[in-house]
Amino acid sequence: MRIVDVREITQPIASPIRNAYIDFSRMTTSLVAVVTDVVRDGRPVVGYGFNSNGRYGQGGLIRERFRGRILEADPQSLRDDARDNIDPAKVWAAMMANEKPGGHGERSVAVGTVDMAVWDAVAKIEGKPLFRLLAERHGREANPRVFVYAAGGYYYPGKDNAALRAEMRGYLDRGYNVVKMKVGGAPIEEDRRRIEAVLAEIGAQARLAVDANGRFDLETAIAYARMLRDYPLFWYEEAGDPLDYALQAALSEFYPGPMATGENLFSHQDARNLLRYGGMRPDRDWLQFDCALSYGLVEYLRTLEVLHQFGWSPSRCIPHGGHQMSLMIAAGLGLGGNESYPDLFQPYGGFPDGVRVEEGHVVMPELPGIGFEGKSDLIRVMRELAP
Ligand SMILES: O=C([O-])CC(=O)C(=O)O
Ligand SMILES: [Mg+2]
Repeated sequence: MRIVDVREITQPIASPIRNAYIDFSRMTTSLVAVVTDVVRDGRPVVGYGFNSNGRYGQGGLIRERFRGRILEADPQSLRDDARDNIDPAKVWAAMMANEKPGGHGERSVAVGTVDMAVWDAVAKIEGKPLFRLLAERHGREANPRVFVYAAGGYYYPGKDNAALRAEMRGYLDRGYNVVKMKVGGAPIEEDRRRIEAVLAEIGAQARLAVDANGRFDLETAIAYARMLRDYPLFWYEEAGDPLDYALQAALSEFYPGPMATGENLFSHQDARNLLRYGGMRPDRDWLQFDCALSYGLVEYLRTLEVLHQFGWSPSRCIPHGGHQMSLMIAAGLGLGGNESYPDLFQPYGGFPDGVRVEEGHVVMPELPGIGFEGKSDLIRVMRELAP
């Protein structure tokens, strides 16, 4: 049993949207296939992965460093002998050979993307959904019903508050009961009007979260906190720079409501610093670490261990990224839910065909692996890379 190839192709996921920091006009993702020599149902098992939006495709790093380290490793050294499978932690260690600590940068995206494909293959080799495999290995009860919220509310040319309201109405019509919009990309009074427009639209049917994408300095973050606390928001996300833990800590004095951050932290060490120094409150705040950007599930398990040490429940995690991998982790390991982008980043984001959002939840079907085979537009592009 061995990994015989690791393939990567960088694909566009461009759209005309903009948050407070970047536009997505040239956004890309790396699509990866990990090809094994294991045969199931008459065909070789192939695991697939991709990185989530916000960071660009990582073809250079994957091809120059990580692919070769996996393919050159002694296949025996990557095996999970106890289970007659591939061991994701050993593949991870092979990828990270000769990598110094720190400087996580985009290396964590490259490794996270390959790691997703490895877990997909491992669960397919066991012939079960990844969420069931994870629950079994961690002695937990799986819960395939997962909370999801609709992320959108971007800025884009010509978008007025009527269009913003219509967008949010569309999410409610599709079964969501928490929606998210961007702030910080317009003057504060204009953002206030945008928020009031959305709150008027959603009424008591849903809650609203807002996301500043790390745009604010301390003064602006506080000014927004004072404005936002007039409203019963679901959360105030990523006010300041992701590594500015002192800003995050100071903000809790000005914002008693829930806050969320972590999508731009890429390792368990960064996550630990956030919990040590960021003043995050385990009774109300949310952690958004996204395994596809942060060294994958092998590393995310270390991050969950850090949470445990600091007295945080995994149910305070609602990862960034809107991909099925985090849905699997949520269903298998008891996270609080997952992000979803109903209208963006297709075909990568979203759910298997036929999965409907009801009262803000989806139920994951019993598909082997991560379940990409259940999403016809996605598996089509995946099979073009490796059938
Ligand atoms: O706009 C982005 O970069 C995505 C983002 O922050 C989110 O989904 O929370
Ligand atoms: Mg965000």
